Amino acid sequence: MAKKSLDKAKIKFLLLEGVHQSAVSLLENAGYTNIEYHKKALEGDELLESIKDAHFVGIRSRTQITREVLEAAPKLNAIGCFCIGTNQVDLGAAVERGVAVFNAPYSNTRSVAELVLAEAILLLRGIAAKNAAAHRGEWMKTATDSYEIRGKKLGIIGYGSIGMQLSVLAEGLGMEVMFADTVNKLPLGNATQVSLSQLLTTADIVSLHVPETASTKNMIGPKEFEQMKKGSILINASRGTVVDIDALCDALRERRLLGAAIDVFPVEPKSNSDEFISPLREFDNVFLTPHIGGSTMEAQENIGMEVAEKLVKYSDNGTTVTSVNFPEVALPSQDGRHRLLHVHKNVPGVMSAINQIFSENNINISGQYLQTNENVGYVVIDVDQEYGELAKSKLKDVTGTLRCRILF
Ligand SMILES: NC(=O)c1ccc[n+]([C@@H]2O[C@H](COP(=O)([O-])OP(=O)(O)OC[C@H]3O[C@@H](n4cnc5c(N)ncnc54)[C@H](O)[C@@H]3O)[C@@H](O)[C@H]2O)c1
Ligand SMILES: O=C(O)[C@H](O)COP(=O)(O)O
Repeated sequence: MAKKSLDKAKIKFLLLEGVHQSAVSLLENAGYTNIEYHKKALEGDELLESIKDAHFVGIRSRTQITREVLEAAPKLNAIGCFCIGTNQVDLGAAVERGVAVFNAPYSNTRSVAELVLAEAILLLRGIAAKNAAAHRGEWMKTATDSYEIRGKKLGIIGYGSIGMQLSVLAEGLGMEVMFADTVNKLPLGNATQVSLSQLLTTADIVSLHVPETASTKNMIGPKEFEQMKKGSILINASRGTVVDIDALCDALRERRLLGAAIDVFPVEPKSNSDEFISPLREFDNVFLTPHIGGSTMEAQENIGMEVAEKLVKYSDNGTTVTSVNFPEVALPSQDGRHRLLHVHKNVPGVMSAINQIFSENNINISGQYLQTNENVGYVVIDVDQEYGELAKSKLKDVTGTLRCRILF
């Protein structure tokens, strides 16, 4: 590997929210030893102070990387979300500043699907309520409103990685699976794609697996609860904004639902020492879990390695494969060469201006890798002689430049 323009020991990684130690080990083995590690999420001044000199930051779902936070982090090259969701990051503001964002799109999929299936089985048997009653000394031995999962209809809203995994596992237990998605999806097994209202009116269990977006905000509200079958179950392990909690409380009070399992909430405690406040606490027939759908030892260890590796690859050689906001470029290592990364607005004229600078200065380009998306162009240029001063003085001034960095 060529020597980096910035000594690895000077490259600061800020890791928050107790990301798994597998991430720390991977970074250290790759030579990155300047790691500031926090078990909790940071916010406000504490976050601004820690991120101001960070080159990379690793977070989970709690830390909010807003435009203001990005503005306070002039050295930041990339954000690693050690989870699936990236809604906690202002992706637009990140790309405008040339900050790449990575996540772990698959590593906790199975953990979420297993939890949902377990909850579905237990809710159909009324276990949440029976368990709560037993803890109070009550004995609820009855078969009333207790059902097998076999033959029940599962409605999955959002047939992505988790929805599909759940679909396969549920069919293995003899369930009939239907799903609703804004995109036409190839059904796995015997699952069928239906409209949202068809799903709500026919499913015994409705499980949500959509991302947090404007279109999913409160997508299950009073109207949708009205449509749901009497005696059905709602499970939400996606994002807290997707379900209107007051409407859910009404449906539970009116006994229209047999039960519910909620893992994510519109407002979640900032740390394990803060009280969990929710109107749902009054219902024995509701499983309330502290956003742990993806929190298994297996998932967290894999996520730690997966995201840390993506950050290392980006830092070591500029590779952006699987970035959620950047054009994807897969790059070979180039010993004996010098490499420059240029992120720019995807507007006409930028590439010709860059190439003109190299040609006017008689510098041979030995490799050039360009990818663009709708808004941004990312070009990696390998040359066989140093061009540090040139890059500093001229390339950064090319109109449309978002970020320009000499890698090695
Ligand atoms: N509880 C947890 O700990 C936990 C763990 C992992 C993921 N999650 C959440 O689960 C979400 C889903 O994860 P995934 O990996 O399956 O994501 P994914 O991107 O693979 O799938 C999401 C699916 O939802 C669909 N969708 C988007 N908007 C929709 C809408 N309005 N109506 C219907 N379908 C819509 C998409 O087309 C896609 O098929 C994540 O975004 C994350 O927020 C939570
Ligand atoms: O998006 C995700 O993967 C989940 O919400 C898990 O988030 P966490 O890492 O904060 O548990």
